[in-house]
Amino acid sequence: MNIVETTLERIKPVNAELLQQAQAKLDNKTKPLGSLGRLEEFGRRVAAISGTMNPDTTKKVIFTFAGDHGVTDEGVSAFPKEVTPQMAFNMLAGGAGVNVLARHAGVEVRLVDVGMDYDFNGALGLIDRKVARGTKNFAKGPAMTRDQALAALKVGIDQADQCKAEGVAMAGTGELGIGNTTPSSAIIAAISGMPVKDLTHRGTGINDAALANKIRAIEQGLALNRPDPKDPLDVLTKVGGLEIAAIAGLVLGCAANGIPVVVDGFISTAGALIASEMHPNVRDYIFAAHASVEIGHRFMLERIGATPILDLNMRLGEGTGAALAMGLIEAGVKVLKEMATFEQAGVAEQL
Ligand SMILES: O=C(O)c1ccc[n+]([C@@H]2O[C@H](COP(=O)([O-])O)[C@@H](O)[C@H]2O)c1
Ligand SMILES: Cc1cc2nc[nH]c2cc1C
Repeated sequence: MNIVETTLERIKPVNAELLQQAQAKLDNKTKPLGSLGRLEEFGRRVAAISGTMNPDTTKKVIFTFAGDHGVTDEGVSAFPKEVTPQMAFNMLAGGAGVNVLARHAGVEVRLVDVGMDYDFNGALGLIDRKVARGTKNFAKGPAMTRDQALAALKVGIDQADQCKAEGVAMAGTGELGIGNTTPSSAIIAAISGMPVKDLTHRGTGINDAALANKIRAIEQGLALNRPDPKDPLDVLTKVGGLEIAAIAGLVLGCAANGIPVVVDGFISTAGALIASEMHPNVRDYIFAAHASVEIGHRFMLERIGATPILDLNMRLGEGTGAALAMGLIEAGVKVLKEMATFEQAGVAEQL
């Protein structure tokens, strides 16, 4: 059995009894029933996922997985592929959007090189787990080999196992990779069977002509590679990305270890979709951070069965939405842990 199979075997449904206990505890707090809305869901679910009524939310980590994409040869992005390593250096220096928002939310960012087409020579702070120097152009053939996809999934699983060992309370996904909205659209198109044009958008900001070409490249790649919609690993291998595979691995690993996982935008959700197609119970562990501007995002979320927490017109990626959502999820946990009950506060209950 490979590590993906052993991880899938470890995934169990969340503890339904704890879910109920946590809701009962919330119902005794000094507030009309249900009046803290989704914050109550966050508190209840984090308790059940982590197996305790008193989750310690101190340690929160966002994993930004970075990779390059051969499909950029088709002219699918508004930026050159060199921006991926350039932005990686910016992130290591603490100057990227995710660094700012993670600092704001009290979250650590870890940048993981799963497949950038650049030699970093042991750059300080970068976690080097490079599987390949980018994927191949999926408009011309498969993006990866099955072994590469498995190796990249393992990168994410290893980070989740490490979180368990370190006592990380909540993990977040993020990514960096010029061209990666193209494989993300291809993944939801392959799995849903919906028309590519209804799932493909402007990524970093392409114009109408480039968007038409991006749709053409994805349609060509799907027709050529014929990914099997019933085999998520096949979809990942043929039209996916190395960082998307690592995100899928992180989500699987978090589910296996009982760690809530906060999924960022469009590309992260493509990874989470692969994971949830691999095992139905994975969705119990997922929090969808926000609704991305990318038009295909809501179809991924619908398929996973997740409702986004925020809707801020964001489309940066990196884990920026995850950082913001983590603060709200933590707020829900604090309500569960810290709010006084009617009895403690001497407040009269409903007539
Ligand atoms: O997270 C999102 O929803 C999102 C939407 C559009 C673009 N991005 C980011 O922009 C890059 C991909 O855009 P593109 O146009 O190069 O495919 C990649 O580095 C992502 O982090 C991210
Ligand atoms: C500048 C820039 C920053 C990014 N962060 C994630 N994707 C990105 C793409 C670009 C182009």
